[in-house]
Amino acid sequence: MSEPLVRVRGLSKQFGANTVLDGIDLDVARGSVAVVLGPSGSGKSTLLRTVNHLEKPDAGFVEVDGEIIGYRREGAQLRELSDRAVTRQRSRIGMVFQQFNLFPHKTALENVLEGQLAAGVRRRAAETRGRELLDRVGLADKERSYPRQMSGGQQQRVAIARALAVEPELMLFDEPTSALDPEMVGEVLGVMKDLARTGMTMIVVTHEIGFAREVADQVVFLDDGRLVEAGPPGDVLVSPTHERARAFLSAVL
Ligand SMILES: Nc1ncnc2c1ncn2[C@@H]1O[C@H](COP(=O)(O)OP(=O)(O)OP(=O)(O)O)[C@@H](O)[C@H]1O
Repeated sequence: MSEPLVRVRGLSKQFGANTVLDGIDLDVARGSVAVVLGPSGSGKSTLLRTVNHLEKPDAGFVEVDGEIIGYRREGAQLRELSDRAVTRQRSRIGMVFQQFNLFPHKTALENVLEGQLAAGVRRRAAETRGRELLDRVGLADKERSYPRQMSGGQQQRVAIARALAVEPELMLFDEPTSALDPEMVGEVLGVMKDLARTGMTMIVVTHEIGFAREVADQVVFLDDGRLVEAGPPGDVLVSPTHERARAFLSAVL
């Protein structure tokens, strides 16, 4: 494997007495796609949210392109970064959620521009890039539409364009198709497949096993906060070794 873009080491997170992540180790190679599977409550969302420091780990760390997210090394110690420094780190990580979270009173194009304008990109340059991105997700004709005038699949594609606008080097997807009507799942997965083909590094939490089979370079399985299985889809999906992974996959395949 080439030098990983993402290195997760000993990552643990508790909510009260509930251990939600329990010593997760994971490498994601630059330009590769990791799909995270696991039963409800196994910690998949928390893992993604900890990767971009929306949740602070209780132990362990996440490193993206050599930088520890939320911390800097000081000798053997990790020291917390300022909010501003964390925001800067986060701008290199795009995230797409199950709920599209678009601003309802802004058009598709204005939604896509948001992050760029906040980052100080000039309006004209931001608009040019925003239009390119809407075109890339197949929505060039929707730039003036408001979220309520778009289908769920279209809104999610706007959300993907918005996440891409600040040129992230890593994209996180948290069940991006779970809130969609079935006929719209394909169009969103299509955009994600195209993105994977361009060499974007992606960590995707999804129940779409077909996507995992077709696009993932590695599939990891979480059970009760532990990473119990990791490998190429041809191994993990076909002959999982862990009992819970076997049961889960035989239920969904
Ligand atoms: N902010 C929080 N405060 C307290 N408990 C939380 C919080 N976020 C998540 N949890 C708990 O952590 C556990 C793991 O949740 P998480 O959402 O990461 O699982 P998941 O695998 O993504 O589940 P699902 O597939 O249902 O979305 C659950 O028991 C959940 O109730």
